[in-house]
Amino acid sequence: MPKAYYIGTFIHSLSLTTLEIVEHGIICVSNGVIKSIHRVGKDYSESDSTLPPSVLLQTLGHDDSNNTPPPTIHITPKNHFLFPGLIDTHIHASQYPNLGLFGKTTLLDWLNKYTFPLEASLADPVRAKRVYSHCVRRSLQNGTTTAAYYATQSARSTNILTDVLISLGQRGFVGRCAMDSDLQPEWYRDMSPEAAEEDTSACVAYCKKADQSGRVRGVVTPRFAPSCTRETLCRLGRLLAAGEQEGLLCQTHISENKSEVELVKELFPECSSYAQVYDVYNLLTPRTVLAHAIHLTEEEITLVKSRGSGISHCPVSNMALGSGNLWVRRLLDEGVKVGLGTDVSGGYDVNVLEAARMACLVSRSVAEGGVTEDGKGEDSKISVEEALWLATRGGAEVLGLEGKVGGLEVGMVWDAILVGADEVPFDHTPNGRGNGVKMPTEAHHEGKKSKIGGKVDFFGWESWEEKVAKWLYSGDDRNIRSVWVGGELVFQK
Ligand SMILES: Nc1nc2[nH]cnc2c(=O)[nH]1
Ligand SMILES: [Zn+2]
Repeated sequence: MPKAYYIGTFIHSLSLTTLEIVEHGIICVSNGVIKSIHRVGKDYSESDSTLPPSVLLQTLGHDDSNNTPPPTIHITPKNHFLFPGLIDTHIHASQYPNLGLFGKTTLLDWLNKYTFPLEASLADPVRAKRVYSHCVRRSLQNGTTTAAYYATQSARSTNILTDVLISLGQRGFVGRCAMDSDLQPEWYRDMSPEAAEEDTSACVAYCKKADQSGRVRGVVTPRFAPSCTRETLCRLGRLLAAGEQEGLLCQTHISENKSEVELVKELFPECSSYAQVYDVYNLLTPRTVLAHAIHLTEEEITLVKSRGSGISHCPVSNMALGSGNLWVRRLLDEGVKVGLGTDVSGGYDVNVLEAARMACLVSRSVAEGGVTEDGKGEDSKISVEEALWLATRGGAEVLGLEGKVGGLEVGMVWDAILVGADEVPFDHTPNGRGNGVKMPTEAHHEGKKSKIGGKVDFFGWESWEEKVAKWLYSGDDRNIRSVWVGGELVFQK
């Protein structure tokens, strides 16, 4: 891979509450890894796009005397910025065809009515390939560079998802759903704990063999406690421990819905809580991703924190299935790792940005507009900066990829997106916004074709902070212009 220089504006999270906005930057990427970052005073974007590369390279000190292949140079156009790729910590690729289909169901009847029949149908490999390819393409197109996927109970179908990820270039984790309890329909379950363990191992091994680069990895996936017998949970806990050295992850669901919590109490009366069920079977580890976690008690949060497990916050799904509102600030304050999940198709959108803005809105609902006795006050609100941190750095932490993806830093891989929006032609007044600002020009109203389209309109007076906020709240796949994973261009408009 030749060296690549990315020149223009880049933005990423420095901390939970701070975005770094570098208007004029140069990022050098070699073999898919960020080698250097220059924060320069000169604007190389747009108007300088004709700057001869040789001049630019001299400025950067690039040595082309020893026959190194010429680098590629990418100059971000006006109103565009580079951003770390989005990270989806929880998505069911197998449920993609059911996006938006949930009627008035809630979790337990939704699983039986909509989800299990669809997932079971993907035992047909032709169907599985079609569904997975479509889902992964859509995910990439929306700027997701890393995703933690659930496939189905079928090992064969799960391995097809692995193949699709490898061929489309997304970084990802692939989990076969282990589910052998007799609460599962007889036509969609593992036949025994032995089979559940064997098929899980086989899928993890398949990833290892098919992708030696480690970009696509298997993940131990007990669907959720009610789907699994004690014996299966025990076997999966052992498998997870055996994979500790190589960083094998575990993913599952927890405390999503109140009826589910009650069901777990009935099924595992010997355990003091839902979190304890996983803990007893050694499934609560620093490499465990717990989806939802809405109804965890204070004691459970303390347990999850002490085990170092991470939470995938899935606000779109939580709203759609009426599961409840996660009080995410409490988890952040307790120091629990938190990332975002689309939870397709409990969630109706494959776009992590939808999860990020919904995280903001749900947090405002939790805050209920003021300080309340239970402590869910103003401070519960999640800001734009925090939502974007959850969508990138937070997700990386949850998936054990911190230091590798989620930010734009020397040593991190180039998993990045180019975000852009059109500027509405505007008659500017000397003082910019407000007083005297005229409406968009006639030419614009007459349908002058926009380059990008989409719902994000920049009027030319916004600060970069405001542009980012507009993107968060109104952006969609139309604003994602390019997507790179490990330095490779995997999607471009
Ligand atoms: N949202 C969601 N929750 C679950 N709990 C067990 N399985 C599922 C699933 O497929 N989606
Ligand atoms: Zn889920």
